[in-house]
Amino acid sequence: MPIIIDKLQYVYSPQTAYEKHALKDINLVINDGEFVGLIGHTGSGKSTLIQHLNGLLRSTGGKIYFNGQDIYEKDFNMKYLRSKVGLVFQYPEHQLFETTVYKDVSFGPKNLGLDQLEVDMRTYEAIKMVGLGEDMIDASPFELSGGQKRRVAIAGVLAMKPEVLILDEPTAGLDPKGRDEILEQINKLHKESNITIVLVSHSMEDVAKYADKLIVMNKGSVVFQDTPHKVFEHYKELEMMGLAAPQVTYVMHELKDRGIPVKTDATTIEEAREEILKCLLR
Ligand SMILES: Nc1ncnc2c1ncn2[C@@H]1O[C@H](COP(=O)(O)OP(=O)(O)OP(=O)(O)O)[C@@H](O)[C@H]1O
Repeated sequence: MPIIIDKLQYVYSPQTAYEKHALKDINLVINDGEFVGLIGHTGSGKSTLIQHLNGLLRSTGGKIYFNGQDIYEKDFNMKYLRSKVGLVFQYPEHQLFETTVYKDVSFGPKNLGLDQLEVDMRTYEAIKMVGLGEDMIDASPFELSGGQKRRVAIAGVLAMKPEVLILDEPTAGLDPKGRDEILEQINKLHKESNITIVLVSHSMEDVAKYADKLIVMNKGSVVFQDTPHKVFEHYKELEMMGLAAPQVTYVMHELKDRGIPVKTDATTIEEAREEILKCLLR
């Protein structure tokens, strides 16, 4: 069942001198199994929005439906929501605190009160899902590289068996190799388990490569909600919001402006190469 967001609003410090309307009438649908990219300039409301999806923040207006249920109804089980919608914060490795990878990843399932066998199964499975070797299970998380630590943190959320995994800038601060590895792993996870992914990112290249749908936020509102191809057609409006389309969008438009009859909707280098070759061979 999709997550439906209906006229969601959120105001920080209402009726004070610091009042801030961070979310303004957000309407969104996130479908099962979708890979959604959430982009927007700094301060546009991305983190505020995702914290509503697992109930960490409570809206000051509007509704959210999860599996058909209004999450703000009195008898709605927020604990259930938090177990189904996993949220990986920015720099999640800062929240690792146990002495071994096993203990960190198993912390959540243990807290659910599951029996030891189930805790073990979930822990090993999650560690495998993020591409860490079983030999790391007894390592201290603090001996690992930045990218590996981040995988441990993601595994901790996956061990809760969420239906939706939200990642806030999972590549922040990693080198290019670490970045690509994490994104490839998230993509693999999405393909193999069909989990819904919401990836918050500043990189148009990254979201263009992996996302089925892009949500673009600006000043607390959703301005676009469409496929990457369709969204990047608005590259001039994106620029006005301080965002840029992927480099290839500009290249394809420039070729077209110079009279070369290419289609301009390529969003990745691979698609652009194919379109240019097609055009040359015509
Ligand atoms: N705790 C808070 N108290 C008051 N205002 C806040 C608070 N947290 C965020 N804001 C404000 O709400 C707006 C949205 O912030 P938010 O963190 O959701 O943006 P963001 O798109 O996630 O930014 P970034 O890309 O920098 O993480 C910003 O103007 C921000 O200053």
